[in-house]
Parts: sequence; C-alpha cells; structure tokens
Amino acid sequence: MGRDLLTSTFQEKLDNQQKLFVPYIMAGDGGLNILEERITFLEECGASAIELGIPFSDPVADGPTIQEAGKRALENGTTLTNVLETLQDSCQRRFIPIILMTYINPIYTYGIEAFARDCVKSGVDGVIVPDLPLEEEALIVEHFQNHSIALIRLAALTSPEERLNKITERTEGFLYAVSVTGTTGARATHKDEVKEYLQNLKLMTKTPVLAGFGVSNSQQANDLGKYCDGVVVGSKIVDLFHNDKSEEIKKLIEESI
Ligand SMILES: O=P(O)(O)OC[C@@H](O)[C@@H](O)c1c[nH]c2ccccc12
Repeated sequence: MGRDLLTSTFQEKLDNQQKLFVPYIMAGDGGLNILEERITFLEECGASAIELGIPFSDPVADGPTIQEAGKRALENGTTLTNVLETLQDSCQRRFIPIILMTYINPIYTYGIEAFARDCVKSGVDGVIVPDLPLEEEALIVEHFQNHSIALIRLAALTSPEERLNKITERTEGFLYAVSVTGTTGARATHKDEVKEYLQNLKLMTKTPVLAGFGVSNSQQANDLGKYCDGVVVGSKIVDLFHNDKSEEIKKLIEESI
C-alpha cells in the first residue's frame, strides 16, 4: 500500500524492461459510477498507475481539455469526499496504484490529517499538489509521511539547478518532469532542450523520472522514453474517453510501454 506500492510496481515494470505509462483521468467526468470501470480498463491496458484529478473551480495549471473535463465533473456533483468514498468502495478489487492530483485548497478544506487518513482508507498511494511550492510543503509533509503516502514533486524546465536539487532529493514515488512551459494540453512536439533536461534529472535522482505535459501519441512517448522512465498522458486520454474511443487508449498505452 501507499508509497511502497508505487515504488515496487514501478520497479517491477522497469526490471521487465518496460516503460512506465501513467494516464490521467478526471474523477467524475462521465459520472462517478463509471470511475471503477475506467480504472480497471486502464489497468488491463497496462498502465503503471492512474493519476486521478479532483475537479476544482480554479485549476490554474490545467489547459482547456482538462478544464472542460473538470467542469463536467463539477456539474455532476463530484467532490473530494465522494471521490474518496467511491475509491474506498472499490479498493479491494484493484491492484494498480492511485495518485490523486488535487490543488491545495480542497485538501485544506477537507482537513489535512483527515485527508491523509482517508487516502489510506481509499487505497490512494500518492498525491500531486501542483500549486503547493516547496517552501510551503511543510504544511502537509508530515501528515503524508505518517500515513506513507507519496508526495510526488514536479520539476519545471525553468527550475534553477539549486531548486532541482531539492525537488529531486525530496520527491517520493517518482519525479514528475513537466516537459513544456505553460499549462497541460496536447502539443505536436517537444523542444530540443527537453532531452537534456530529462537526462540531467535522471542523473540527479534514482527515483523514476516521468515526463508529462503535451504527450499525445506513442511516438512522442517513445522519443521521451529514451531519456527517462516513461510518460504521463492527460488531455489525450481525457479526450478519448469523452469521445468513447477506448480502443485508441488501449493502442496508445500498448505502443508506449
Ligand atoms: O494533459 P497533458 O498535457 O497530457 O499533461 C498531463 C496532465 O494533464 C496531468 O498530469 C495533470 C492534469 N492537471 C495537472 C495539473 C498539474 C500537473 C499535472 C496535471
């Protein structure tokens, strides 16, 4: 469970010469009643873990596709509370690690300790909090540590070396290497400097490094995968589920791992 499950699942895949693939989905997009089905489907396709977004009214890092998904989920009445309840109900039936992506505000409102405790009950293994800078993370770190929940840190192309040192040292589970400047969303190509950026991060940490933002096809996943351990794909997956194209999701994952 928790941080250790994330670490051992990733290590096992890497030992088998596989690349890691973490799809992002928005909880409650299409209704919370289909969440378990989507998670199972992604698990069967070969996903390494699921990044599950909690919809939020002010999603500053999200591009248009994820924002729209968030709006649909909020309209469906999705909240952090009912997502955790849904995950708890299906907890015994899944093996794939779950990572929650939520802004700090919903965690704060929920109560930090209560959130950490309920993550454990719901089988959540890691958390990404994109609007919580390193300087502020003391607010939550201890609570997560006590419950063995991984706090996954994000590196940016613009982070100075000395900041990258702290990020790579502190990250748990994996390092999320944001590989574009700007918000989430499919892009046609990545800048040349991304290659060096990923290689540099790989030298800085033994924790797996995953590239995310702007990956929308297996060609990009394979290209980036030469320099790191795998990819996170959000907008493309959200878009394909929304348009009922799950066969394409299967193909994308199979060709990327
Ligand atoms: O959508 P993209 O470009 O494939 O990028 C992944 C991203 O959507 C997902 O990891 C994510 C969604 N919202 C975020 C906020 C911050 C960091 C990461 C995220």
